[in-house]
Amino acid sequence: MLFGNRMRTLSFLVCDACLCRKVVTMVRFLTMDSANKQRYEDAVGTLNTLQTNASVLQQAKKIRVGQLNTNVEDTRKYLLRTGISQKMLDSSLSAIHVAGTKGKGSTCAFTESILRKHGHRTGFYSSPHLIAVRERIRIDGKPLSMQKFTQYFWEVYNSLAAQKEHEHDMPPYFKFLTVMALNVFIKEKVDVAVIEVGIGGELDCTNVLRNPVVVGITSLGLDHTSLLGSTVELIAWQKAGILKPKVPAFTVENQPGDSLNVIRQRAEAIGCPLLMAPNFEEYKWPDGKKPILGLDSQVQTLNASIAIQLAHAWMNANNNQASEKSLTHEIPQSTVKGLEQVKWPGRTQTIDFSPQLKIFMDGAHTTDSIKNCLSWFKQASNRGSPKRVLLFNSTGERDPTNLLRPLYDSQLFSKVIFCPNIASSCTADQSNFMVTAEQQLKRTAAHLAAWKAIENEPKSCSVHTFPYVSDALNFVKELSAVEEMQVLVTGSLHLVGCVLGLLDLSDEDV
Ligand SMILES: Nc1ncnc2c1ncn2[C@@H]1O[C@H](COP(=O)(O)OP(=O)(O)OP(=O)(O)O)[C@@H](O)[C@H]1O
Repeated sequence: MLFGNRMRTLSFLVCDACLCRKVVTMVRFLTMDSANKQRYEDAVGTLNTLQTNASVLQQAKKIRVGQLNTNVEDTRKYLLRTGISQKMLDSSLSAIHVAGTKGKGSTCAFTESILRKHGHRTGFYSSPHLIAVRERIRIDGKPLSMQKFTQYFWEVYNSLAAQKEHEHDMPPYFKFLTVMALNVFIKEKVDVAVIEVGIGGELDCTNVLRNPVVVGITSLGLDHTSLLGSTVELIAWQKAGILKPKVPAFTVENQPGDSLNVIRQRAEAIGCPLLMAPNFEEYKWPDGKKPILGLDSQVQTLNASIAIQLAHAWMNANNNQASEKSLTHEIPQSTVKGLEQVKWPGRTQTIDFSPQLKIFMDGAHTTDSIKNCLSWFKQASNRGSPKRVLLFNSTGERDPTNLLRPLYDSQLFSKVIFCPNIASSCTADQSNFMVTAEQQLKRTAAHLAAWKAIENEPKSCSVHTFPYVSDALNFVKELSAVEEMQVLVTGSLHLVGCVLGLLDLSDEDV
């Protein structure tokens, strides 16, 4: 079945640039020992039976922030059942912990890349994944291999299952993966683990980390408001919950509303030295040559600056040269390489699908990040006058009108496509949804209605809906046979993941 789907996908989406990679991926998949393949699929299938994020969020909403939230204690309890006590975690994992509304993934990716280029063995825990869940746990920048994922999954799962105190005493999806990632990093003896917060900070499972070496708080904004609070100040308070006494923390000056003051006050109360990452223009680069960041778009300079500080603060602490100053001078060449060669797919990523079809992808899903995405797209796609198509979806409680309005106002698109986050093929990795296909299709219809409500007469573009992402891609592929097309995929990282999944990329690309 899986193969049938993969074959179909391949015949749909063959582009010259991807053909070689597809063949390699296919051969790798075909030649994998079938027992191992089955064990990996079983592991992912079993993981998906643990409660998914969506249902956990629903429950958490009912409970309300702060009340009865035992995420951190529960994570500690489950870690202990896998043989890792808090003391062991504190002493054996050298961690960098990062929270924020926007840019925490990118900042972690820059930080990890810099540290790797300096020769350190890195672990990196992030969420969500785009194609395969193993992307969430990386060693030396690469997703855990299927074989290692399977091995660690069953080790952790079996110890937890053996020590259950009642029928439902298993961690839900994100908590399980956090426990597993910490196991992997300790057992793989990484020098440094870069850990991205899931949601918020104070009450996030990753806040089981009690003595990270350094902490980062990236750009703040409104997201997950029903969990974290309806103002940026309330959200800032939650994010600042990862600050620790005497552990230096970095953030950026330019934060919305009074949120920076909230972080400052919390840092003072906790006893955490809070430092500002310098403006990107202030750095002294080797030979005066400013790096071309591996992640395109102006906002990435904010993330890159926090990352430089985090990575260097970690390296200084590692050399017993802790400094409570932010660094701007003499940026080493390895740091530049880390910034330039970073890979963080699905964020301001472009793929030349064919000479006539270029795909631009950015998983922006807040109004601010949609605006950033648009300015990146305008700049990156500014070549000739090809037709521009928008492929959009959004999920969760986000108001589609707020996300669609800047896209409409840009007047860039001659066609708009709405489509649920359902590729046509489905592997175990991609079936972790609490939302049914029917609910997703309703959401697609709501996007169509929201767009029509925004649209002024006369209609400036044609609007289409498709049930599957593969149908949407085939539609643009056919259009590109006639004229040059540029497609912007945005609104949801999961939608971007579906597109990337259909392109069948290798581990080097995700
Ligand atoms: N500092 C920033 N300000 C605004 N938007 C940003 C910033 N950094 C990244 N983005 C945009 O936000 C989206 C998600 O990026 P990234 O994965 O780095 O953030 P994140 O905080 O991990 O997001 P999430 O957890 O919501 O998926 C992308 O569209 C990216 O281009």
